[in-house]
Amino acid sequence: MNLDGQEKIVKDANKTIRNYQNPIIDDRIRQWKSGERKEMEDLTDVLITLKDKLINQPELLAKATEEIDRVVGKERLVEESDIGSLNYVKACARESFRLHPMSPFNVPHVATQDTTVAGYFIPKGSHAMLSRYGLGRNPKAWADPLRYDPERHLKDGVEVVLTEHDLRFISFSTGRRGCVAALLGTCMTTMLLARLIQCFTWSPPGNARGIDLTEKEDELVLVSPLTATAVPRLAPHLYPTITN
Ligand code: HEM
Repeated sequence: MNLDGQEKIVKDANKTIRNYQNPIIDDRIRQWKSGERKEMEDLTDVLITLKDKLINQPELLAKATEEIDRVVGKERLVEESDIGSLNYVKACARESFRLHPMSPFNVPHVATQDTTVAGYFIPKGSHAMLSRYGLGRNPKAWADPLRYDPERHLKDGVEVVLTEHDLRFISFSTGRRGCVAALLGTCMTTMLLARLIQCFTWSPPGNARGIDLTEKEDELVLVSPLTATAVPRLAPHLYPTITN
C-alpha cells in the first residue's frame, strides 16, 4: 500500500538511516573478522553473528515430531482437540511469530488525544506505528534474541498460547483494535504447523547441508527462496486426495 505517497517518504528515511549506520556496521564487521572484537556489546554485534546462530537445528524438529507422535500417534491426523496438548509445537510457532513477523510494523493508528506511553509524550493526531521486528528482537526483553529457541516459551504446567500479554512481541496486537480472532488464528497456525510436521519428514533439498535463512537487508523475507524436501511419513490412506 502506498497511501498518500508514504512509500517514497519511508524509502528516503531508510536511505538517510543507512547512510549513517552502514559505515558503523562495516567497521564492526571488520573488527569481528580481524579478531579485534571478541565480546558482543550491543545489537549491532548480535546482528552480525545472526548468520552463525540461525543454523538449522534438526534436534528442535525432532522434538516437535516426537511430541506429535506421543500425543496423536501415526494412525490419525492431528485434530483441533489435540492443540491443548501440543505445547512444544505451539512454542515453535510462538518463537517464529516473535522472530519472524510477516510485516515489520503493525497497521498505523492515530492518537485521538494527547497521551504519554512509557515516558514518551505522544501528541493528539500522531501516527503511531509499532515495530513488531524491534519488539520481538529486543535484547532488553529477550535473552539471546536472535536465537530460535522454542524452549524459552515453555514453563512447567503452563499451556503455551500464541498471544503475548506482556507485549514483548505483538503478533495479534492488543486493546480495542487488537485481533478479534486470536484464538482462531492460533488454531489455524498450530494445525498447519502440526500437520506439516506430522505428515512429512523435512530435509534440506538435494545435497545441501542446511537451508539458507539469511534475510534480505531491507525486508523480512529470505534472500533465497525457501525450498525443502518433504517425504510422507504416514500411511498413504491418511493423506486426503484431490478428486475432481
Ligand atoms: C495468525 C493469524 C492472525 C494474526 C497474526 C492476526 C493479527 C492481527 C493484528 C495484528 C490485528 C490488529 C491490526 C491493527 O493494529 O489494527 C488484527 C486485527 C483483526 N483481525 Fe487478525 N490476525 C490473525 C488471524 C485472524 C483471523 C483468522 C481473523 C478472522 C477470521 C482475524 C480477524 C481480525 C479482525 C476483524 C481484525 C480487526 C479488529 C478491529 O480493528 O476491531 N484475524 N489481526
